[in-house]
Amino acid sequence: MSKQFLYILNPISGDGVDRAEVSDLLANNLYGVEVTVWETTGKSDDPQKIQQQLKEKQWDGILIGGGDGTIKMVVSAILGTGIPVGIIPLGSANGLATGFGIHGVSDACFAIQKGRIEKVDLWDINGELCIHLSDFGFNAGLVKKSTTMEKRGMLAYAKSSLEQFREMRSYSFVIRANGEEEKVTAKMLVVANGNKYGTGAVINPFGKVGDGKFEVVTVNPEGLDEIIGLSLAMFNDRLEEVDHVKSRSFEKAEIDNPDGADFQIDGEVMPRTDQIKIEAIPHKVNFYSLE
Ligand SMILES: Nc1ncnc2c1ncn2[C@@H]1O[C@H](COP(=O)(O)OP(=O)(O)OP(=O)(O)O)[C@@H](O)[C@H]1O
Repeated sequence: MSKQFLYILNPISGDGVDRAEVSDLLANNLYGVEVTVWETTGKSDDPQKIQQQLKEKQWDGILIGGGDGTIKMVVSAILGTGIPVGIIPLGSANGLATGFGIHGVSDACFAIQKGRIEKVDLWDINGELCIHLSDFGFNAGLVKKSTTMEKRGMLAYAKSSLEQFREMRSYSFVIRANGEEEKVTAKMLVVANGNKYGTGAVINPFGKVGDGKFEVVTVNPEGLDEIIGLSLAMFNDRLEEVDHVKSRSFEKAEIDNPDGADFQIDGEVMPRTDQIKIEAIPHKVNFYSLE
């Protein structure tokens, strides 16, 4: 008997990828799987409608066709079901998919056929769901710049990067965890469940997505040499060799951001945030992964 998969599809996300072609790819590459499509509407009751769909059948898997926004909306709706989730990357940046080693629809099909599942921790940051990476400072400023540019995508990201490098500055942070307080100065502070950004830059080399812990990584390069060295280390996965990078592992923490550094969660820019509280969400999600 075929496995029953619910395919939750955002019809408008990303840069115009042909949905019919994607459906053909899924049909040709997912053997023994019957796919039922349900399209998101973008309205606030999508999560409730998804929960209704979940009751319709005993689903063997859920496919999410969309970008990071769609993935987070669906994940929040299916919490606690334990149904395996396959990401079909149809967003503009697809940071979450990349984090699971999924760079295109073929990768997604391969991950599902292989059936390799990663149990992934979820984190609550001030009431927002964080699956992968959240950060203050340099990168969040970059995300903010690229999302306000008219044309999104990698080119917008590159242009914004240059501008952001010119404006790079340090911020003060206070990290409170395990009854201790640490004051740090950094260009960027990352709350990391995953290992790398959608660009492939590694920020959390030893972090594991399902170990019940997240890492707080601070990065503070001084001058052009250290900035270049840092970029090379991130793209060559040699971050542990860089002196101004420090990583700590926690199950729970609070972070103060008195200088009002920009802040983002999984690629979504947050309003000014002076303090965050990071707590575990008591459910893991089973993602098909190639990492
Ligand atoms: N049928 C629809 N019509 C209009 N908007 C929709 C519809 N379905 C979902 N949306 C909107 O799509 C947005 C989510 O898009 P998503 O983040 O998945 O893709 P993206 O922004 O293109 O990619 P990424 O997040 O990877 O940059 C939400 O704002 C949601 O309200």
